[in-house]
Amino acid sequence: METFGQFSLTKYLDATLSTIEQSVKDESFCTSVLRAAELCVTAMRAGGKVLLAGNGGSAGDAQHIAGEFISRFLFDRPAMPAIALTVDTSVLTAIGNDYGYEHVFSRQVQGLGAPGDVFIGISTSGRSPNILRAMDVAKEKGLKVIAFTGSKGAAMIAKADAAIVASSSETPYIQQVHIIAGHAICAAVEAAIFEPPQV
Ligand SMILES: O=C(CO)[C@@H](O)[C@H](O)[C@H](O)[C@H](O)COP(=O)(O)O
Ligand SMILES: [Zn+2]
Repeated sequence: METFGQFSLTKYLDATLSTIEQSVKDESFCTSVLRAAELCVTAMRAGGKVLLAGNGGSAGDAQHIAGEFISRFLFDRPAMPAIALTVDTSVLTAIGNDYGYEHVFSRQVQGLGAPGDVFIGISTSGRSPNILRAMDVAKEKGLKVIAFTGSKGAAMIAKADAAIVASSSETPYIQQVHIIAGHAICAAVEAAIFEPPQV
């Protein structure tokens, strides 16, 4: 057993692998990943864009996925339109200071979102008020809404057109499943919109 003091790497990796396995073997996981990809493709083909938001590590995930769309994923091709709503500190601090932290994403969705766009909200607890509020505003404005959450994310799932649900209630394990799903969505969208190179 690989240990470091009280920490067992073996147990940690076992928990990681079993969360991934449990999540992906649920048929609705794969259906939701492909449905999410389809929503992004439909939006982009119609000239729309993808907005993403999350807190903490999930802010990093939002930026990571936006980066894959704008730059490249598995092959070179033109940029695909995606914006992480977590990166402009002037906007975030102005909204947070003037209206409250629960408005930091919804206010940006109100200003930047257009009917036919997609909003991806990422919350491992499924309870972050700024994500729930942003999903509501996105729906009101005619955006499609994708939720990335965990096993306690019922409130988010109820608001979503597609919900990626990791089979865990623990944030780090949920995040590890989220990035697998995020990458799969990027791969599917890229391959649908552009001709993948023949190898
Ligand atoms: O990355 C981690 C833990 O792995 C943390 O930064 C974590 O994202 C933060 O505690 C977030 O505030 C959690 O928010 P949420 O996922 O419940 O919406
Ligand atoms: Zn983390």
